[in-house]
Amino acid sequence: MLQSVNFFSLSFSTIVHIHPPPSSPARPRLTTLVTMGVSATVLLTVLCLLILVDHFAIDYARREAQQRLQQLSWQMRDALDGAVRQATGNVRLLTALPQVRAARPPAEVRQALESLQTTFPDYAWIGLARPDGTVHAATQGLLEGANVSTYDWFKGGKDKLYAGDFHPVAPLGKKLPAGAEPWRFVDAAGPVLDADGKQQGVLCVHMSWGWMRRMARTILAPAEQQYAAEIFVVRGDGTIMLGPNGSEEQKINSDSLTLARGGASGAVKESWADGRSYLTGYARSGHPDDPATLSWAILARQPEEQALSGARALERQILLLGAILGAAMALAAAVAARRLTRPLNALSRAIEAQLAAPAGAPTLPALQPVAAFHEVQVLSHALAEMLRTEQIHLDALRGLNEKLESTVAERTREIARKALQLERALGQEQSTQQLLQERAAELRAILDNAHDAFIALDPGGVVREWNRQAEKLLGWTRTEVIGQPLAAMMLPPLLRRAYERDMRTLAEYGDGATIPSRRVELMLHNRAGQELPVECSLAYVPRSSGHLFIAFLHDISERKSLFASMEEMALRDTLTGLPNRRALMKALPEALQRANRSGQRCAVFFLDLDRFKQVNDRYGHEEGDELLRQFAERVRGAVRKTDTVGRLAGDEFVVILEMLADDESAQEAADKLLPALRQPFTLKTTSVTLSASLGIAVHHPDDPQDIELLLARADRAMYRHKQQGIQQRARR
Ligand SMILES: Nc1nc2c(ncn2[C@@H]2O[C@H](COP(=O)(O)OP(=O)(O)OP(=O)(O)O)[C@@H](O)[C@H]2O)c(=O)[nH]1
Repeated sequence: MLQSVNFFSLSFSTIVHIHPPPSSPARPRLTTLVTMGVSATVLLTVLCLLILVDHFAIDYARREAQQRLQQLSWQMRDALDGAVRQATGNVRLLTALPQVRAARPPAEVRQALESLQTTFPDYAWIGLARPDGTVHAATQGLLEGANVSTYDWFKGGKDKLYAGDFHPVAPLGKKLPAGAEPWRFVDAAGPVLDADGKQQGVLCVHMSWGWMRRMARTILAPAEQQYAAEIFVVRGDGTIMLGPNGSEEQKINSDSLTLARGGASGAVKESWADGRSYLTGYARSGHPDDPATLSWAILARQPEEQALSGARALERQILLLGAILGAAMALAAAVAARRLTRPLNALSRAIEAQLAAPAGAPTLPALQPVAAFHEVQVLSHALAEMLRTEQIHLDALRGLNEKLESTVAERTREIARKALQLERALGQEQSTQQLLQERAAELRAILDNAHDAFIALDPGGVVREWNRQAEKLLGWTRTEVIGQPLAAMMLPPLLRRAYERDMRTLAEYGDGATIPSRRVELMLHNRAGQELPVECSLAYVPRSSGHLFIAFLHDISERKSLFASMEEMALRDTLTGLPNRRALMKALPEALQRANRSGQRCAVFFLDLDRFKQVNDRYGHEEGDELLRQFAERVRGAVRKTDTVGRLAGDEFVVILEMLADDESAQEAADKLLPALRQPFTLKTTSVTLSASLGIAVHHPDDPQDIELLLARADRAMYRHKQQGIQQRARR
């Protein structure tokens, strides 16, 4: 409890203090942020530019180069196709000449052939072979008479126009004037038919390979100069027919070659055997299915670095310019940021000074307005106003804090005091509880070991407590009766009604305190239904949880029987066992009442032994006692059982006779008694004979019930009888 109070006090104290500056790591300043931001923006822009250049310029340059190379390959293809077409066209023209068709004398034919050779100096040899393969006529008479029937051009040109692929022709080459390189030819041949369509021979044109090289140089010269392009003309078996120095007659294999052979044209980027990357334009000349054409692959290549060198140079320039521009802009941004953030920094320092002020400082340092551009001025004025307001609130809060702290301290002390009291009270409560438990245990032990039965009832008559002695006394076990309204069952009917009435009254008025504690004797019924005399000590116990009636029941059966025997003894003559005077004084009124009620008479005999003293004197008191006992027995035997015989005192006896029909009945009883008494009494040492005097007093139903008077009358009658006896003995 005390800990929670202190915690509350601490928390409150924390709340009312001004918050300290944040403990998070220092943030970068605005100047730094602006400079870094501008620099980053410039850097980003340059990077984007570079990416764009790389993406567009490089790509554009590559595509441009590829287009150029493709066009180059097309130019070369068109030139080749044109040359072959021209050659086959010339063959067709020659075969249409009459002197050729008619196979006129060789000189005439030769003239026509040489005429054409003059026009086309690259036609190294033009000849007409007869159907059997013998050369009929040829330019400069070369190979005339030679058999060329095994030559490809002869076989190919027999039926249709034929273009023969690049090949060296050894026999002809040896006859032609030697040049810088061996003779190589491309053939164009066609059938020579007469007017009837009958074959007259085959005409062939050997085109020197030199025209091809010249043509390539013409086409390639500008490209070679501008962008170092190279052209390859490749035969169907992959052998380079025409190419840069050292590459001819070598085999190549590349993607562009495969594509060109397939008839496609275009440009690709690929690596060549030298390991370098090239952009290659490709195309195919002629058509494989047309024997009048030559199907070659034309490849025009350029090193990629060469093709992209312009774009790369542009890229470097942009990078350099970007770096210079970025540095300049970062510098400008830093200067501008410093200028722009100067008032903000001043404001920030002022706020930091505020935050650095100690938590308990009575006043906050004043914030000086910053003269700068509009926004900062507004901000500084707003902050100054906020600080002024905060100072006011701080003062008010501090006052409130002090007041609250003193109140809290007072409350804390009070709570601590109360807690201490409560602690003590709890301690006492615990010890009281323990004491109560001990007391309850003691009480339980006392009750269980008490000699008396203990019963507690609530106002509804329900049993709430029942000790061991009650179990023994009344027969019900504790578990059987607790919670049961058994009290009424134990009471006899008369008492039960009174008990129920009292309970109802109590329930109605509810004040049992007025019931005095008392001790009463009751006759209860036990579980077997037997009557049980008990002495009951009753008490009323008011309680907050419901009042109780408690009762201690003491078994008084023994006491009752003792009292009864004592009472019996008190009413009995110890010598004779007859009712004594007290018993007679009690029995006599009852007999008179019965006589009155029955309307019959009753009589009283007063008997007195005559001269009894002499027996005592002569034989002793013991013999006198024996005589009195035998006398009593004899009187008892001489009257009716319903009559009462009692010893009044000494040798005086009284007999009460009831249910007498008349006065004579009493006399008759006396007459019957007296003779019996005159018989001798045998004592221990002697035998004695004596007489007794008897007086009769009869009570009639209407007589007053006066026993003294009745006894007095009987006594007087007895006295008279005794006197008569004395007189009679005296006369004798
Ligand atoms: N043995 C004995 N004697 C008793 C007892 N009570 C009284 N007596 C005696 O009885 C005698 C009675 O006395 P009295 O009636 O005057 O003497 P009595 O000899 O009978 O005289 P009368 O009645 O006039 O004939 C006394 O001597 C008593 O001492 C008793 O309990 N036992």
